[in-house]
Amino acid sequence: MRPQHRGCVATIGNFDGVHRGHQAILARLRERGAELGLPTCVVIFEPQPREFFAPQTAPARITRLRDKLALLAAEGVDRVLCLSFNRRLRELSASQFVHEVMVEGLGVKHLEVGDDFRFGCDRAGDFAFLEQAGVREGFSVEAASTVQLDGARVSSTRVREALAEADFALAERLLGRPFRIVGRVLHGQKLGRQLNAPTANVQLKRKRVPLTGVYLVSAEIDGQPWPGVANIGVRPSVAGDGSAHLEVHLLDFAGDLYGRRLMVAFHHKLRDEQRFASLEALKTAIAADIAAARAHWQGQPLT
Ligand SMILES: Cc1cc2nc3c(=O)[nH]c(=O)nc-3n(C[C@H](O)[C@H](O)[C@H](O)COP(=O)(O)O)c2cc1C
Ligand SMILES: Nc1ncnc2c1ncn2[C@@H]1O[C@H](COP(=O)(O)OP(=O)(O)OP(=O)(O)O)[C@@H](O)[C@H]1O
Repeated sequence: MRPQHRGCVATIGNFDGVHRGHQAILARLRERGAELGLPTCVVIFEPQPREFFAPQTAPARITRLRDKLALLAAEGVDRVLCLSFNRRLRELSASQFVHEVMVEGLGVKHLEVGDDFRFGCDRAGDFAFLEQAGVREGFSVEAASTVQLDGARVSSTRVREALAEADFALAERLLGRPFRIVGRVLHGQKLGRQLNAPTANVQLKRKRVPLTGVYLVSAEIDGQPWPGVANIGVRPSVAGDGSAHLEVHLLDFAGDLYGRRLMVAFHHKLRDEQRFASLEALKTAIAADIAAARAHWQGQPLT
């Protein structure tokens, strides 16, 4: 760590989704930074601790690292320290973590955490622990009060549940913005044309996603939302590598999207992804999806 990087106000966590609870913490952090004349720093982990301990059962990410960094920057975060979560890090005691990373590394002067925040080996670092460590090491600690929605805490887990249930209105209220997936349009297997549904194949850069199925979507084209229908999942009817794909068919769209970054917003679930016995059966199902999308979007201006 360079000397000019020392001295900051900081917070720690996964920040998956950068939801309204996270946004409240980040707002407090900005205020503290302004008061103390110090930059704001968010400490995150890659992989996230649950992905390190249980890669098979850890939940799919709401936001990829790249999107998370962009969302944190938009919340006025000056710096992000992304720590590799590995054996060495997991074996640090809570006191060692505070001393080595937060004090020696970052020169933290103020730490902002959620009131239920715990960290370190065996999750021993709770708020009382942090307060004591702060007195010893010379930084203040504040617990931001819990942000609730409809009587329950806002959390990444709750956002994932809303996405799995295709409750996009709830996901939007928890996130403070519509749920979107952003990615570059890649060349696919070009089967779409045979299926009478040319699709933009949006690069996901991850094996697992927090939702699968066929959805009414819109994609931003030159700043305007364009209605469409999309499949997100492993495409069981088509031979593949088992990783997730997002295939978007925009209604009556004729332009070339290859290489562009597409921002896809999800509105409504039409059905689960299915394994069809033939391409013909898949084609019929996709035609029905497109008809349903047309009926839905007809006369319904997108905002
Ligand atoms: C509206 C829509 C629904 C789809 N539903 C399924 C499905 O239920 N099962 C499946 O295996 N693939 C489904 N697909 C994915 C197609 O298999 C995929 O888009 C097709 O293979 C074209 O891919 P390509 O352009 O990469 O060749 C769907 C695609 C669209 C656009
Ligand atoms: N609703 C909330 N209100 C206030 N603080 C929150 C809220 N949700 C998370 N935080 C705080 O934000 C920081 C980062 O949280 P983190 O992403 O690790 O947890 P989370 O959103 O609760 O996710 P999960 O559902 O996976 O536990 C922590 O300090 C946490 O306490």
